[in-house]
Amino acid sequence: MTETPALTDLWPAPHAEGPVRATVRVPGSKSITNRALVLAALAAEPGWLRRPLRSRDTLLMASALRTMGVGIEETVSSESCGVVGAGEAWRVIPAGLRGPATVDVGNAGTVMRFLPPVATLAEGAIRFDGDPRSYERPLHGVIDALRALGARIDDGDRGALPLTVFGSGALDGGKVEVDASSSSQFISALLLSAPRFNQGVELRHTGATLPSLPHIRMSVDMLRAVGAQVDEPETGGEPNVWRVTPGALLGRDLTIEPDLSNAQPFLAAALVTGGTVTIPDWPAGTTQPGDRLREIFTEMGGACELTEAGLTLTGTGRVHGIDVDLGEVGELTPGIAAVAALADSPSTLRGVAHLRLHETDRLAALTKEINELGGDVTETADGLHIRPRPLHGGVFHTYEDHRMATAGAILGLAVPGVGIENVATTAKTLPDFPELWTGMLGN
Ligand SMILES: O=C(O)C1=C[C@@H](OP(=O)(O)O)[C@@H](O)[C@H](O)C1
Ligand SMILES: C=C(OP(=O)(O)O)C(=O)O
Repeated sequence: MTETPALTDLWPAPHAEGPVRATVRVPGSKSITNRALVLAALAAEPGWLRRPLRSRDTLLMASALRTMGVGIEETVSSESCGVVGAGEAWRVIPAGLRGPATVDVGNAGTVMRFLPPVATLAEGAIRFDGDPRSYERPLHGVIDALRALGARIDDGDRGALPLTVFGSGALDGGKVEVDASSSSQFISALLLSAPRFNQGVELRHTGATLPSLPHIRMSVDMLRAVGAQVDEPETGGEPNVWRVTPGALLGRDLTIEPDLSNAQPFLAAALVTGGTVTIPDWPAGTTQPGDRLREIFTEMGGACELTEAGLTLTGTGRVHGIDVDLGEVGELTPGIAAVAALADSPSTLRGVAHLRLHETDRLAALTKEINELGGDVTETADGLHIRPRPLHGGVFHTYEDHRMATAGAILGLAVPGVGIENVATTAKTLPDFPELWTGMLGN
């Protein structure tokens, strides 16, 4: 899949000499930051995002909204609105959206899916382009649904990027069917802009499966928090149907939660080394899928405690295999696979066929890279079988996938001599990863 890089291009993944003991402050959630930016841009009044994530995906979202006319100002404050230490913030000033503009989506699912609906509300042409991999990621659900709701889009009949949305300043909206089995982001994308569609939206998912439900809940909760009226299946609505009523959105003052999926490698470090890691500011209640780590890593041998100090995971040094459906929390798969490769019994990870269309084909990439370190992983139709074997050092390729890089770092803690190719790819959601990782190890 990738040529072997020169040794100098490799990041030598630190090997843990003993149990890791650390407190690690994890930056803000990618998924919450990018939803908050979209909702603030569509609001009827200015709003604030405090402790936003600043990473490739969120900076791409911010600059895309800016090119369409939205004001996003950087501010620094040590105390704001009673939130002591809230630190840096973005003030978002909504404006009439306009083209012509070009949006670089990078390889951010949230940008490529959440912004075409926003672009239908702009006056003028908005062109979307991105990394080569973004051309391969599914987008047809958003394109077809927007067309059915009245949008004019030129995608060269590819059903994918690059494309141009010819915004007319408004979209009719109304009833539409979407098969979101390849990405929950199709549903989130349409819901987030729907309060601004003339008739709102009545969205019916027609596919056999629906991944990443917590991320859809996150969209619904965040819409409701800015005043939108949403009916959805989980609170008594019709199965597979979401309805959003048209209406103005409030500008809010929102402090972004830490990214719990990015907390995963640090918690895994405690689990695989028999150490203790605390993640401060772990929310007591959240829609983030990373919260499921408390249950999953407990089943794999850790002990979790949620206190005022945050979430503390303590490992015994023994890691157990797991049989688990990760369909709701697919983005946790690479980290769980890495831990499973170090366990004392086999694992089966299920429900994640759609990971083949993530940043890379994650099922193929994990299989190949773990096996090249001596592991025994096989792909199934919808996941992975992982039989732990003694592993050895070698190159761990990352395929421009941030979660492959952090998975490799977990393996490196237990296996000497793992070199991670292009660790800088972690900048997609966690630019400071190498520093946070070595800091955790006390180096
Ligand atoms: O809406 C979101 O913020 C996300 C939804 C999920 O996408 P899929 O449903 O495509 O897996 C998840 O994997 C991605 O990391 C973030
Ligand atoms: C799948 C992921 O990202 P994206 O938002 O690009 O889909 C991820 O972060 O694991």
